[in-house]
Amino acid sequence: MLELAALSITPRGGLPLFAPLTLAIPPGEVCTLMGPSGIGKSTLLDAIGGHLSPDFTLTGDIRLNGQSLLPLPAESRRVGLMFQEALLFPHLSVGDNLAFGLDPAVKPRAARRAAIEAALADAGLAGFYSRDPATLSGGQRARAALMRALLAKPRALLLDEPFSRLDASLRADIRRFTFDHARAEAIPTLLVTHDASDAMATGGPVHHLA
Ligand SMILES: Nc1ncnc2c1ncn2[C@@H]1O[C@H](COP(=O)(O)OP(=O)(O)OP(=O)(O)O)[C@@H](O)[C@H]1O
Repeated sequence: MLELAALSITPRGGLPLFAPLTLAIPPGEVCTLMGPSGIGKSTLLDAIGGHLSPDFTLTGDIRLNGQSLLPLPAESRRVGLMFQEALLFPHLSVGDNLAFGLDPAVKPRAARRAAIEAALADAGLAGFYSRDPATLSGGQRARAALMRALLAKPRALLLDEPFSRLDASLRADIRRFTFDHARAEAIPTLLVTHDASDAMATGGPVHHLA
């Protein structure tokens, strides 16, 4: 369960970006966050992931499975991120990009390779291990980026407009793929989008920042 409790974010010397936000996302639910440009949606995701700029102060709490995330550095929070750009490291193969996400507890080389090959197959990318990410289509890149996030066994997933660069037909496919995985792996997921069809497709609640 990912919980935001009376969460408020204020830039230095300014006013709070939005009214205090309280919400709870149970395992496997995809909750949508909407709101006008500049209200602080991406900043809120930064705060949950542990990447909030020191230019902001935060009040309230962010809890994951009952534990406050606020004292934890980003790398200890185990929160997965997926952005609009579906960024893959350009100097690494597709497989090595996914390896970057893989839980370090999986140690033997063969086990690591097998986990990555299985994730690639799941994403319709069997045989792509050695490919240069620059040679992937937008949809293939989005699926690879999601798999990299999931291989890290995140305890929550934050999606910041991850479908907005995809054309309409691909968009529906990739978002079904993404939400199905969040549900199947029982990961509480927060989606930022401007697109009402994305929000509808989640089957979950919608919160409007104001
Ligand atoms: N370092 C900073 N110091 C103070 N204010 C900042 C800083 N960085 C960003 N802001 C402001 O914080 C606000 C929140 O920005 P944010 O990118 O989170 O909005 P958003 O809702 O994600 O917008 P969009 O929908 O356009 O992506 C904006 O008004 C922005 O101008």
